[in-house]
Order: sequence, then C-alpha cells, then structure tokens
Amino acid sequence: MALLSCENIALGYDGDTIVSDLTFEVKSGNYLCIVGENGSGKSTLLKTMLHLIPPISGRIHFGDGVQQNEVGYLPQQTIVQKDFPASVWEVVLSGCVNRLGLRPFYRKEEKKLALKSMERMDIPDLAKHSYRDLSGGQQQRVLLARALCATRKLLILDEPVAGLDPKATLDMYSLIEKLNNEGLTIIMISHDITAATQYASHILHIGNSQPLFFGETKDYLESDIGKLYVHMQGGVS
Ligand SMILES: Nc1ncnc2c1ncn2[C@@H]1O[C@H](COP(=O)(O)OP(=O)(O)OP(=O)(O)O)[C@@H](O)[C@H]1O
Repeated sequence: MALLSCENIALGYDGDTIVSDLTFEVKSGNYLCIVGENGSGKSTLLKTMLHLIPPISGRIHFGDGVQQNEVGYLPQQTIVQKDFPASVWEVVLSGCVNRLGLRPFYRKEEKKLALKSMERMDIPDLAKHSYRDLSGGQQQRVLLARALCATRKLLILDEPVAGLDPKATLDMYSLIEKLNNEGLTIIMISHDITAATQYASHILHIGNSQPLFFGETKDYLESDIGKLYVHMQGGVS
C-alpha cells in the first residue's frame, strides 16, 4: 500500500494552475526526489502534500497508517529562522508539539523522543547551545532531529542542503541516506541532479505545466527528459 498517493492533482494559487494532471505514489521505504526548473512548482507541490494549501483539483491521501499530522517536515530555512532565539533542545522538542493535544507541557515520553532524535543526528552535545549560534550544517541537523520527533515513517524535505558548504552537504546526504536505510520514507526537493540520481530510488520531474517524468531513477536516467536535464545541470552522464 502507498504511504502517499496523488491522483490527477492540479496545483496552484487562487485558482491559477501551475501544474496539472499529476499522478504518482510513494511507497514505504522509497526515496523520492522532486526535481525541475526554478518556479516549476516543487515547493507548491510539497505545501499541497502537507495540506498547507488545497489542491485545485484531484485527490491526495496518506495511507499505510500515516496520519497527516505525523509527517516530518524540514522546510527551506528563511533568514529569520536561522536567527531563531531558542536553545537546540527547545527547537528539537517543539517537533513533538502535535503530540500534546490540549496538554500544555511535554511528558517524559516526548522528552525521551527528542533526546533519541538528537542522538540519531549525533547532536546531544549541542542541547544547551543557542540555535542561532550554530553553523548551517548543525542547524540542519537540529531541524532534522525536530522533524524526526514528528514522524516514524515519512520525512519531507525542501532543499535540505541549500546554502551548505560541500562537507556539510555530504554529511546531510549521508544522514538522509541513513534514515532511509533505517526504513524512513523520504520525499525531497533537490536542485542537485547528481545527488538526486545518486541517492533517490524514484524521481518526479515537474515543469512546463505538466508532470514530465515519474518513475524509478534508473528509468529517469534513460529517459529523454532525464538525459537532457542531467546534461543541462552538468551532472552524471
Ligand atoms: N504564495 C504564492 N502565491 C502565488 N503564487 C505563488 C506563491 N508561492 C509561489 N508562487 C508562484 O508559484 C510558482 C511555483 O513556485 P514554487 O516555489 O512552487 O516553485 P519551485 O519549483 O519550488 O521553485 P524553486 O526551484 O525556485 O524553489 C512560481 O511562479 C511562484 O512565483
């Protein structure tokens, strides 16, 4: 059964369609990279998947026991967020907020989960540090730990390596690969076609008002659009 399926969806804002006729599904354990030119609608698709904006038409649904509020999401960081005045521990723990319900405090289980998520990201030593004082790579680890508090199954990431140096970028890709190997399903927007085709099991390439490709990475690399895009981006040939 699919963890997420999108059936004939059209996306956009205020009734203006950016992408239409989009059908794809993500199964447990998949690693899907969404690629495409700037402005093609990748972030809009993520926001629609997360139900932050409604689809213009079509159907999106979570399956395999995933509830909509159990999805881990790592958004693109804004300048303001990079300067957020909170400790690492507070940021990570805030990933448990959907578990609170009407309760105004975190319980032992949530604190344990936050600590475990920090251990998975190898950042327990940073717990008392101020988030705003960390390097870009460390901040992304903190946000990944936060996202892990929200999910056991599905992680959605919007360009997690944007602005990182080459070493931090590689670290980030390794962490995401490790999480995928541990069984987490990954959906990620990527501008780095070489990394996307190296790590992802599936590629969704959107643009020009229609989905251009959805399928396994090996088939994408053999497709005309895949070959062209990889060539244009100077990636693997
Ligand atoms: N809140 C909004 N209201 C109206 N239009 C928007 C809004 N956000 C984005 N758009 C428009 O929707 C289109 C798709 O934007 P989106 O950010 O989804 O593209 P993208 O593929 O993620 O781009 P990039 O690769 O540059 O991050 C763009 O033309 C953009 O200007």
